[in-house]
Amino acid sequence: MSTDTPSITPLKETWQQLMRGARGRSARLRASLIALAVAAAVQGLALACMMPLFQSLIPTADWQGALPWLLTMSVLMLISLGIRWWAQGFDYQGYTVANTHELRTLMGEQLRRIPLELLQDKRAGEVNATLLGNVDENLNYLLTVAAMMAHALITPVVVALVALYFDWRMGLILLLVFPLLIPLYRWRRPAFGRGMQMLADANQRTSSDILEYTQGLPVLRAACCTGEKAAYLSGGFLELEKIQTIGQQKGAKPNLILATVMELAVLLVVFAGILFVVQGSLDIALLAALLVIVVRFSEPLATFVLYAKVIDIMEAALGKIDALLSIKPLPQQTPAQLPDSFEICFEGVDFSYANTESATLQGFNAHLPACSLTALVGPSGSGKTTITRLLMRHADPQKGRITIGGVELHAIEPEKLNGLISVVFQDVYLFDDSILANIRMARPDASDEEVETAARAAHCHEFISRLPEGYQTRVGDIGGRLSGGERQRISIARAILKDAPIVILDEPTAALDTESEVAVQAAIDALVRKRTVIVIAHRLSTIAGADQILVIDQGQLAECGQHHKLLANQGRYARMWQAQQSIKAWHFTSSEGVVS
Ligand SMILES: Nc1ncnc2c1ncn2[C@@H]1O[C@H](COP(=O)(O)OP(=O)(O)OP(=O)(O)O)[C@@H](O)[C@H]1O
Repeated sequence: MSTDTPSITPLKETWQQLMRGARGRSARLRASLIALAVAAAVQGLALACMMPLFQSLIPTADWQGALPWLLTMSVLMLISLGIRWWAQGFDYQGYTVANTHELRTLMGEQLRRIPLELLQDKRAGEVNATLLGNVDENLNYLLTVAAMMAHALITPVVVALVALYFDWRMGLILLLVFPLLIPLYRWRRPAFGRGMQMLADANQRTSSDILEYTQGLPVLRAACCTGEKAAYLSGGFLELEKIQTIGQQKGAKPNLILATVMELAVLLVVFAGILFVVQGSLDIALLAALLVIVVRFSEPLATFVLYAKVIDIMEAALGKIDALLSIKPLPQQTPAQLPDSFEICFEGVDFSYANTESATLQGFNAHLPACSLTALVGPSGSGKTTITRLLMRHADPQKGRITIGGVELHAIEPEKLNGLISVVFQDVYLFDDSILANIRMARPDASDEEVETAARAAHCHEFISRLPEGYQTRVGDIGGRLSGGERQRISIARAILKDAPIVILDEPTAALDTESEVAVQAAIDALVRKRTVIVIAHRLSTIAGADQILVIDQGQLAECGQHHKLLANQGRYARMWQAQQSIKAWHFTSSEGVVS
């Protein structure tokens, strides 16, 4: 588990990230933050009125002289309150919530647009933590914290500046003492910032670990690894605890230092003030006013570090949001085109995954005629799945072209491209919704009758009808009650309903028993008619009838042709075929041996 210390973002960049995060509302947010600063300054002026007010009342109460200051003070306080009320309107008028919603939607859209290849590198828990936690941490506390910080920093400085006018020595002491906070904060900030980022990273990691543990429990139980993985998870919790403890310690020390500095500042003002009063060079009324003001400031100043911590949490969140939003979607050529025929061509395609050194595909060429069935075979890791991923444009090749009906993939709009291709994977993912909705997601405008027709064609109507609530049965409620073959047929029903001209079958029958395989094969036969089909297969017997077989080896096309021709070639395919036949023969003889 890594605890690398991340670098911290300069405040100016944080400001820019904040404004980017506020999107269309950035002008209002900027105005609100400036207004908070103005409100704090006005409050400083209001408090400064205490100095002439006290001078009017001490030692002899001159109410006539005091009244204008009392009024000015009240008016300034009201103005400050009004400005602050307006500024905080960003929160209570719903801008913050709307912004959070917008940002989350934007990130959801970004997930749809970014190359899937890059998304595969991220863990589901990480994305979840960014979308939920980080988006909430972005703006939710900003104005409250900004108001407190302005109150802690700007108000005392304004009072000190006014104090210069009444007594330059006392003003100077205040000016020297209060801004001490800034260098102190700057000194500790890198440690806070890094602490908060480490905490955000640890939270993200733990969230991913929990998600993975929960989702993987069946596998872990089967592999008798629940204890081992639980120990790993506990390790993650301990790590989190450690980081939180360090964070608390790092926060506690400067807090204590600042609190002490502020106490000393109060004492300094008291001592200097008394000294000047004793010397007869300072009015006692002014000292009384200054003491009231200083005591009033010392607490917000001392807890300043706590507010600053929230800024660091926000900063860490902004960094995560920015990182996800700055991933560039794959380029789209304009004007967009739409193919009207569906043959597929790979021409001199080179492809390497991000962060890998060796090429997965090298100079790959293939022509898949329209309405033909092409099988991709080859050893594990040779690049078969990668070829289909490139066709679905999960990533772009570094070199070469991929075309459908003569149109390059990047000229087809992503949504349109998705509409052209149906995929049936070996592992079927069903969402926790009704069976009807799970099939209909392939074509949301399909009627119930159309869904049923697709289900019949995919040979799943019968088992769906046997379920307690038929098509309305929720997948989550029946969970493991659907067999692998049944789930597979639901995914084929989806593909039939989608009615896309190109179909990719990624070993859909590999994990099924013979009976389910026959049913799924019948469903596949209904799906592939009159379409351009690509099948990834390990069992060569299932694709012997393909129009062409592409043998992939180390990312290159090693052989191409029909089954009989490839057997006659006595090359790589023939050797794979013979190896599989001999395994079959071995299975057969060994099972005969058992029987006898
Ligand atoms: N997201 C990824 N990032 C980095 N490397 C990857 C990624 N996905 C696949 N690879 C690598 O690319 C190579 C080709 O993988 P691919 O899945 O295309 O092979 P395959 O022929 O489909 O294998 P199999 O038959 O086992 O499914 C492998 O070496 C694999 O480790």
